[in-house]
Amino acid sequence: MLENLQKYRIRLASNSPRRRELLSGLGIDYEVKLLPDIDETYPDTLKGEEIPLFIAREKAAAYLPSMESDELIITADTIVYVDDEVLGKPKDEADARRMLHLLSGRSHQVITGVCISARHFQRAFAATTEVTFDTLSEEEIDFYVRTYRPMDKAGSYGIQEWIGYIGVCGMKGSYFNVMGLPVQRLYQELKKC
Ligand SMILES: Cc1cn([C@H]2C[C@H](O)[C@@H](COP(=O)(O)OP(=O)(O)OP(=O)(O)O)O2)c(=O)[nH]c1=O
Repeated sequence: MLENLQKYRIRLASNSPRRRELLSGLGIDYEVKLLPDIDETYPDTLKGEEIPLFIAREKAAAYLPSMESDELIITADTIVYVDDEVLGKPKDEADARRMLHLLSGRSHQVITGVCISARHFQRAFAATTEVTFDTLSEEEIDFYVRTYRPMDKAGSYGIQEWIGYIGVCGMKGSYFNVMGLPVQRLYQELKKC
């Protein structure tokens, strides 16, 4: 555990099992706080990394009023960005298929915004990974959506699932960032707190 963090009780405000797994991998002691339903809409003037940063701050805002002085809260948001279109979680299976067709045979960006909040400071940063998918057949997309039901995943895919194994042919940046938390960068930022 980082010495400078021992004065804080670290909280991960997230309902995502992937984020819990990733933060545990850092070897940091923390407690999970369930996130209330957050309105994930954002001003349409925002672009690229401004979007997940805005939403990660909104997630933190839900906790700020009740935060104790020794608490440090981590919140995050992941989006998939392709051709200036933001792909969040799909509305239904048809939407999931549409997104996967859009991502097939090309590169897109996965951006995670992270917000570290304490009573007297807030640090926010974003990390981007470029992911390239091989061409996905109709049959592969259909099998993945029916079997894995990626309704809780931005862009309708989990790189850690079957589709990541058979479909991802290139990547620039952090793999963990695609899964929902850029842990190496988070570690660096926590050291500065
Ligand atoms: C692109 C991609 C996303 N994801 C997941 C990470 C996030 O959990 C989810 C994006 O949705 P988010 O809204 O970022 O997070 P969440 O609602 O799951 O969790 P929280 O309670 O913290 O708001 O998609 C993967 O697991 N693998 C992937 O390859």
